[in-house]
This record gives sequence, structure tokens and C-alpha cells, in this order.
Amino acid sequence: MSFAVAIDGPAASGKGTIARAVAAHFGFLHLDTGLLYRAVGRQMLDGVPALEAAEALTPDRLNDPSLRSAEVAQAASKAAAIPAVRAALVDFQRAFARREGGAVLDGRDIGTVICPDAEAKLFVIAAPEIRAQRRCAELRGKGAEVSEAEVLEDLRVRDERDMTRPDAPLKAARDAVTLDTTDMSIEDAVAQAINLIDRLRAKA
Ligand SMILES: Nc1ncnc2c1ncn2[C@@H]1O[C@H](COP(=O)(O)OP(=O)(O)OP(=O)(O)O)[C@@H](O)[C@H]1O
Ligand SMILES: Nc1ccn([C@@H]2O[C@H](COP(=O)(O)O)[C@@H](O)[C@H]2O)c(=O)n1
Repeated sequence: MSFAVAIDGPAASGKGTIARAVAAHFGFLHLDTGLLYRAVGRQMLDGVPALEAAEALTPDRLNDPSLRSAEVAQAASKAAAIPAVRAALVDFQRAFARREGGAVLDGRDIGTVICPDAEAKLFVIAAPEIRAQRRCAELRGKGAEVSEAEVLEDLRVRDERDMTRPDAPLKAARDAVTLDTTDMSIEDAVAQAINLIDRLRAKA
């Protein structure tokens, strides 16, 4: 039996952290769909046309640690605004969502476009300054020299582009439950997500 959990939200809102913990708790597989766009963005920076990169994308490309950089994130968000690039990545995501045993996908359009019939939908948000603080701490932990101001600007530009593109813009699905993690610990946010999914599984 399949059970799909769709987790969307703006950049660095904590959706990946929640998605990984939820997948581990329920024994579901997890797909960070941002990595698909980051892998395309990475290749764009190397001069490969975005659509060519999307059509030739293979899962091994998703393990590249350089995909986490701010430069790749911006390139990913530009690639993600091209409808043909998004279309090339749809089948893989939909097949993942409906695999046996349960799946958690996090991204921007999972509950609205990729899996509108997902059994559980969450929209994870947090105040921009808090997201920037958290992402900044994460990047500094990996040795990057970044300021909160530049991280905040990076998130702002990406969110704006992601929310205003005509195709599959970032927005909450009508039936998504919004989780604002601004004043929540990771443990509390994960517990709330698990609680919601438990209730929805009991009904499914
Ligand atoms: N509730 C929380 N309290 C404190 N830190 C958090 C919380 N949730 C997430 N974080 C931290 O914030 C950072 C961003 O979280 P995460 O990577 O899960 O966000 P994301 O929405 O998946 O980001 P992206 O859009 O870049 O994929 C991480 O360092 C994570 O550990
Ligand atoms: N379902 C998705 C997921 C991601 N994107 C775009 O990719 C960029 C990077 O995503 P992260 O989750 O790793 O931050 C993001 O800014 C979006 O432009 C998307 O469009 N749809």
C-alpha cells in the first residue's frame, strides 16, 4: 500500500529536517526534490543547458555535496522557473510518491502539482530572520564564511522567484496543514508532524 506525505515550504523553513525524521519514524522513503533542481542548476553553472541536464538527470548526481552551496541554490531556482525543466522531472517524483511502503517528498509543489492526492500535506514556514539564522549556523558549521544578512538576501530572492513563477509556484495546497516552526524546537516540530500523520493514517 502507498501513503504519500507532501511537505512544502519556503527555503530553509525546516521541511527537509521534518521530512527526514518523519520518514525514519514511519519507515517511509524520503526524496528531497530540491536536490533535483540543484543538480540541474549545478550543471547549468558548468554550461550545460537546463533542459538537457534535467532530461539526462540520474540519481547518482544527487549525492554531490557541492549541491548545497548558495550559488547552486540560486541556479536551481532559475532552472526551476523553466516549465520544460519541471515537466522533465515530474514522472520520477510521482513514481517515487506512489511506491509501496510509503514516501515523504519535500519541495515547493509537492502538495499542489506532484502529488495533489497525497494522504498528508504539510506546509512548513518560519520567519525569514529565523530561517536565515538557522541556515547561517548550518553553513558556518560546514566551514563557510557567511553573514546572516547575505543568507537572508539569498532566501528572500529565491522565495520571491519561487512564489511568483507562473508554473508550479510555491504555495500551500488548500488542504495542507501549516506548521510555523519559528518558535519551535526541531523535536517539537517533528512531534507535531508525526502526530498529524498518525491521525491521517488512522483514517486512511
Ligand atoms: N525547528 C527548528 N529549530 C532550529 N533549527 C531548525 C529547526 N528546523 C530546522 N532547523 C535547522 O534549520 C536549517 C534549515 O533546515 P532544513 O534544511 O530542514 O530546511 P529546508 O526547508 O529543507 O531547506 P531547503 O529549502 O534549503 O531545502 C537546518 O540547519 C536545520 O537543522
Ligand atoms: N519541488 C521543488 C523543489 C525545489 N524547487 C526549486 O529548487 C530550489 C532549491 O530547492 P531547496 O529545497 O533545496 O532549497 C528552490 O529554491 C526552488 O526554486 C522547486 O521549484 N520545486
